[in-house]
Amino acid sequence: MDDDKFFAIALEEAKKGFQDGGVPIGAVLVSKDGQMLGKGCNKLVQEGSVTKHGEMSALEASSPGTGLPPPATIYKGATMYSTLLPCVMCTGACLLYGIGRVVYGSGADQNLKFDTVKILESYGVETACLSNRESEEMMARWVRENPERYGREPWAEG
Ligand SMILES: Nc1ccnc(=O)[nH]1
Repeated sequence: MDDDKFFAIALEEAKKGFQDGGVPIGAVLVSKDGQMLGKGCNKLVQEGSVTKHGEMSALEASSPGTGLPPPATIYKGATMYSTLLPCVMCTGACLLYGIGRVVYGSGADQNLKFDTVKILESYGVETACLSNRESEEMMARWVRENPERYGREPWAEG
């Protein structure tokens, strides 16, 4: 099924990020008719960024980068695949662009500050958790190995 195919690409992105010393979260944005609009990984460490989450990188990659942005219609009903449940910033971006579905590897059981599944669903966005062990373990390992860095993540509680 397409969900598995696109999630596998998000997982590859997460692995690339991990190899570069970054937060291992990858994402892929796919239009309603199955075209991949963009993919990317979390670049907070690599770019010293405070906004480049995996989902933002995938969304950013859908832009030609110069001149006019793509027509808003390409995003309508698109699916955002992410190895981790989107935070409230990326949830806001998904809502803003009219994304219709969010498929994520894990994270709904984590102690996140905002219940983004609830936010997404309250706006009619479908969500699906794939309960993917590999992305979950890679993230858990990164958190274990980078406690100080993780402690500065505003989306993680406590
Ligand atoms: N879902 C996510 C949470 C935190 N950072 C990310 O890049 N993605």
